[in-house]
Amino acid sequence: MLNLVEIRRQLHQIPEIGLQEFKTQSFLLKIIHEIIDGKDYIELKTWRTGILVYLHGQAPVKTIGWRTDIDALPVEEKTGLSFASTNGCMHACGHDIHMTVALGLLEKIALNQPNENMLFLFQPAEENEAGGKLMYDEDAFGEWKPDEFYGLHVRPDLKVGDIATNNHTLFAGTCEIELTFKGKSGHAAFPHEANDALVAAAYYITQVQTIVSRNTDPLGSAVVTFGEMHAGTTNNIIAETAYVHGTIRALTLDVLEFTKKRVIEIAEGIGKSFNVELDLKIIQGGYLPVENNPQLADELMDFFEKLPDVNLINIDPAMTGEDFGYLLSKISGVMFWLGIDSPAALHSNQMNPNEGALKFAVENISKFLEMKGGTEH
Ligand SMILES: CC(=O)N[C@@H](CCC[C@H](N)C(=O)O)C(=O)O
Repeated sequence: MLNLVEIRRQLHQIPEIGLQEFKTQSFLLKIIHEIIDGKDYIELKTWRTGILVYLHGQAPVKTIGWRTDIDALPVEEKTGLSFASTNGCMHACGHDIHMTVALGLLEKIALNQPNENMLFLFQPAEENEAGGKLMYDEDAFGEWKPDEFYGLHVRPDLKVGDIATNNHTLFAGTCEIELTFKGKSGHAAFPHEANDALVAAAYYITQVQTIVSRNTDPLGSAVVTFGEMHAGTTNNIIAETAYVHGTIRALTLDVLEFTKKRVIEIAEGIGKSFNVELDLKIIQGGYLPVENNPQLADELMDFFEKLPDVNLINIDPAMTGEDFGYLLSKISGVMFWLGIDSPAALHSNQMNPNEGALKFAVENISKFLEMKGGTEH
């Protein structure tokens, strides 16, 4: 039996940014080979840093998919744990837990040949390059494309034992914004001879706050957040350029499009009023709203409701994004939250899951996958 805690800690120490998950891929492949060794009904292939493991069913009518993401974030870890990462990246979004759960599920499911075909996807680049969309669009699945797709995301404010989802929208759709204002540099003492890009950016950041408060329907749910800003070099030089980097989110594509339009219009307005040039990029990527399939979600929720160890929660949508939304726009399926009881939030440098979630998840989710794949025994 896999030592889940040990595996999670080892993965935690080799966090890598999307599409650069080379060490992670080798580590996963080693364990996967051990699991599937001698089982002729299981095949494996890789796609860039991703891995696909396919179990041929005995009498398949469909293919059931389980997806985990494998990439990390550019976060300097500050947990103080003995197994903390030291390479400037961190599994601050819990993908080390996701991967370990997927390995634990694969180990259990692979013990007996299922009736249905089953696919385990270890997907790169959830955080940055929408690896799910890249894989789908490049036909990485080929003949192994699932008919139903399932996956989870850890959630710090829920307890170990909690599984939370709904039968509609679970996560928002998101877009990334990169905007550079270009003015004219000069001496701090002669502002009239320069054109200050930093001041233009400051007005922009303030004005975009009015999109959610004044433009979008209050019942429509949108977020505009700029998390990064760089401008200037020192106190007495007027900044020639100012760079801002943000994300916009909404629960429907209509609201997302409207929010995007206002982000662009306000940038153009600032450009005119401050006479600065703009270099504006909006990257939609593939972070569509995560829409659970209503029938499959009802089935999954009914199943977990009946398991004595699971506290099933019917939960409202959250404004987090996920490229699983793209895969679910092509293939019916369900995503759900898994409680990990961490005092620190997702993306925090102190995110610290309760590892008890690993055993709980593998024991209970494997029952669901056994039911779906027809390996109940
Ligand atoms: C669950 C989670 O935290 N997901 C990320 C996904 C990133 C999407 C993309 N890079 C963006 O910022 O729009 C999130 O930030 O919600």
